[in-house]
Amino acid sequence: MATRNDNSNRTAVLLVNVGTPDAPTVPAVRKYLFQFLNDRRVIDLPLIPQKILVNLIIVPFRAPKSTELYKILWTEKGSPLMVNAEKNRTKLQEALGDDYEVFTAMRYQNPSLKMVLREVRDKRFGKMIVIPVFPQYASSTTGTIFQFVSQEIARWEVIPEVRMVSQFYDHPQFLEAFADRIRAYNPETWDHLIFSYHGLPNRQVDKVHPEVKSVNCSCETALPPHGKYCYKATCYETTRLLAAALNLKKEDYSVSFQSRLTKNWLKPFTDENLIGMAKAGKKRVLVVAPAFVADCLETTVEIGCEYQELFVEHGGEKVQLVKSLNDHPLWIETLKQLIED
Ligand SMILES: C=CC1=C(C)c2cc3[nH]c(cc4nc(cc5[nH]c(cc1n2)c(C)c5CCC(=O)O)C(CCC(=O)O)=C4C)c(C)c3C=C
Ligand SMILES: [Fe+2]
Ligand SMILES: [Fe+2]
Repeated sequence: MATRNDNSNRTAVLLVNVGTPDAPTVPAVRKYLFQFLNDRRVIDLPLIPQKILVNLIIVPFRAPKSTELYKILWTEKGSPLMVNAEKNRTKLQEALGDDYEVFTAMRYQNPSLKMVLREVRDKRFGKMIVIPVFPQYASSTTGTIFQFVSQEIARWEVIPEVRMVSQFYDHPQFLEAFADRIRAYNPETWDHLIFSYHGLPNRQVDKVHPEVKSVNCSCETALPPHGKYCYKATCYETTRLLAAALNLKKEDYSVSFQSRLTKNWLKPFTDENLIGMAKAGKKRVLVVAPAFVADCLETTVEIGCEYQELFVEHGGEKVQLVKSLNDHPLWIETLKQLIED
């Protein structure tokens, strides 16, 4: 067995998420948004329009509004994204044992991916496994993490064996973990179940398979050969697999996309989907968000608070958010299997 001073036979495991502000204050949120939205894989516009849009328009206007939402989200222990990341790290460490050291890292803000990579380099691990905790690949999430890691380790004197896990949208344990979360709400007792995924600009989806425009793509009914790294296609595939596991009928569920910045993002939009449901007389709607493995601003506040209000405004009664995986034992088992495979 390797000792703590000799890591040559040990593996560093990095669980990487987007990150969250250090505090629910305007300066901290501004700093977070500045770093996040200046990433050219997130706002993938030509340099000058990108800089003007992000730094003169989006960040100044969004920071105060987002801060109010982060204040609602914040708990005594901090931001749920961070709290859950730490719980995952501890539980996974326990499950893997001493041959591994598990790290939490965030692409934006803290604990910064840069500092964590520095620690891994200095401790001279024999192997490194990087797991961006996004079930479906997107250039703006998993892609930017892989780019950052690749650029950093390119400068190391010794580059150890490295494995990067690009996605796990169809992993049986991951699906069973989400199915278990959904079952806890007795989906058959609700008027409808929405699978709500974080949105993406259509432009970013089209870049993955330039030969097929996303609006003409068959990915809503089956995973096409060009769809393995298409975020839209894998979101629909996760949905089909979960619907099969839960024996859902086609008319009992739908897919839509949330958290858009502009109109030219993946459709249908979850807010419009909910308004349609309310107008169609549906009173109680269950919403699950299988692109997020932990509760965060986009689930707890956007779905749990904002969409709830919107639904009631249009005649509905209850939008119930399905709790995210957080530290579900099958999620820890998913991570363990992704590492040991
Ligand atoms: C689940 C996968 C995610 C994808 C895909 C994604 C793409 C994406 N996001 C933005 C802009 C923002 N995202 C923000 C927060 C945020 N986003 C995700 C996940 C995905 N983003 C998470 C887990 C979080 C963290 C929330 C938290 O609890 O701290 C934010 C900040 C919050 C806000 O102001 O709304 C922004 C902005 C873009 C532009 C994009 C794809 C191009
Ligand atoms: Fe996001
Ligand atoms: Fe597609």
